[in-house]
Amino acid sequence: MAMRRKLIAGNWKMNGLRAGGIALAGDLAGKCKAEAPNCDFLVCPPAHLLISVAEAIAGSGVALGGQDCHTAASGAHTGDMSAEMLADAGCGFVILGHSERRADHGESSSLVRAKAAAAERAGLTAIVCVGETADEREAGKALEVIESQVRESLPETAPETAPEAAGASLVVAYEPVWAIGTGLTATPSDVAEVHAHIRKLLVELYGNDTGSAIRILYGGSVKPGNAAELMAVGDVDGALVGGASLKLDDFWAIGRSCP
Ligand SMILES: O=C(CO)COP(=O)(O)O
Repeated sequence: MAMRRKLIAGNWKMNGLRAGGIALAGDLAGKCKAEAPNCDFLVCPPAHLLISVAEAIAGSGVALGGQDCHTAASGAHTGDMSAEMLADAGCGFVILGHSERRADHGESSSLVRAKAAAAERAGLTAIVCVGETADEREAGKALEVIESQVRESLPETAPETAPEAAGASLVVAYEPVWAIGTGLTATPSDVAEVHAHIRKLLVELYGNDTGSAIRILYGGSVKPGNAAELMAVGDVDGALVGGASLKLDDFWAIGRSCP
């Protein structure tokens, strides 16, 4: 079985002004330098903080990511950022297809797939988000919805996988929409079922070696109090953390809970 080092990713969403954001990133970087963690840490701040956060985390091992990108490399797209611009700002990752973007901006799976291709073009690792709503879970359709999001949002061609790397240049995040920002989390057995299903699809789509190297994150109200239980579930290769990533001690504790 592929060894996948856990990835603890902080999605700051639309939170943080300069002073607080730079201090938070710098404090995380300081902790990582002082005490080599057992996991990879990633922070995804809002766009205006990317360059200063890149400076604050330089040399610490903490990675930087964007929260979205456009499909084009440049052009007349007011308000958008390209994957190339994120890379230029120091990003190695980009979150794509978050449920908030699917809902707030009407992003379809086919658009998310095109954005994933743009990320690959720019040398970024895409973190592609999937997840069912409460209604879909109650109707017994969770796996069906997740499967179609995986089949339609992920890149058509297999992502690159370096043999010695902890993962491939693609990450999938399972975030049940009803668990985001609500304090509700999926049960470990529901998480295990969904992650095993996603793993099966990844192996089917990309073959065993690549499909086994892709990290699958869980997201949705991950906190210090539930992280150890969630991170111990099979095929859970890390967490995509919203609210708790804005508090240094909580985010660090989530990383420390990785087995
Ligand atoms: O949406 C999320 C991360 O992308 C999860 O957010 P919360 O951790 O605040 O529930």
